[in-house]
Amino acid sequence: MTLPAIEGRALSRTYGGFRALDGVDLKVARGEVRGIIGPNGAGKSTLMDVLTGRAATRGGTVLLGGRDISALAPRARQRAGLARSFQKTNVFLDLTVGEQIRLAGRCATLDNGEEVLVALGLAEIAHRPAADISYGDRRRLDLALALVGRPQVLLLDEPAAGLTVEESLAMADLLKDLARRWHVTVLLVEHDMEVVFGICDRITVLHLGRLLAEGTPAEIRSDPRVISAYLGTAA
Ligand SMILES: Nc1ncnc2c1ncn2[C@@H]1O[C@H](COP(=O)(O)OP(=O)(O)OP(=O)(O)O)[C@@H](O)[C@H]1O
Repeated sequence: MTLPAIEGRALSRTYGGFRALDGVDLKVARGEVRGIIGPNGAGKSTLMDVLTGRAATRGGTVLLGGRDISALAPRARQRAGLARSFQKTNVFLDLTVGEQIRLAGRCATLDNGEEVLVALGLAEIAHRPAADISYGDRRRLDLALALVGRPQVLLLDEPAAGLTVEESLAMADLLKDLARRWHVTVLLVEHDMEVVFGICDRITVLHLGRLLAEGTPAEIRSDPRVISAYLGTAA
């Protein structure tokens, strides 16, 4: 592998005496869509928190494009090219779709707001206040806001949560297409296995804070450890 877009080495996090993340290694190639899956409490959100700096790692290292960013605060990691979108939407309901994108563009190092509006199919509703658009469009706006500035690496927390099956699949296709076109590396925490197996190049499986398996969707789907720990019950 050439230099990974993002790499975690021996990432660990404890809460009190409890090990939420225990020595996890991760290497994600540039432009890859990586799924992060595992049962509830496996450590998926903690891994995202440690990568973005929201939670400190204990002894581990985070590298972005080969640069050690472990000592940087979340804002500085964001400026370095690491974006994150949360399950809860970050949208301001009083502003129009266009105003929010333009505002985000002004704050970003690269103002690609207009390009993002068009690419995410939001140009036609740019004049509407976010309070008046559908939940599905709001989720797309969330994704759009995370893509303003064209981050190197985008961490997404359940982008398909609350969407209908059709909306989830459309969101997944859009994400895959944008990752390819803009060479954005995506780490996706998602419980919708159709989305994960449909668009991820590789999948990391966490269980009890540890790395249980990593591989292509076909390898993960047939891994007996993954079936026993997660897929057998999740499917
Ligand atoms: N701030 C915190 N304080 C105490 N314990 C925490 C905290 N954050 C997470 N944990 C614990 O760490 C473990 C891993 O949690 P985490 O949220 O990372 O799991 P997850 O895989 O994202 O789960 P889910 O799929 O339910 O979102 C859980 O047992 C959780 O209770």
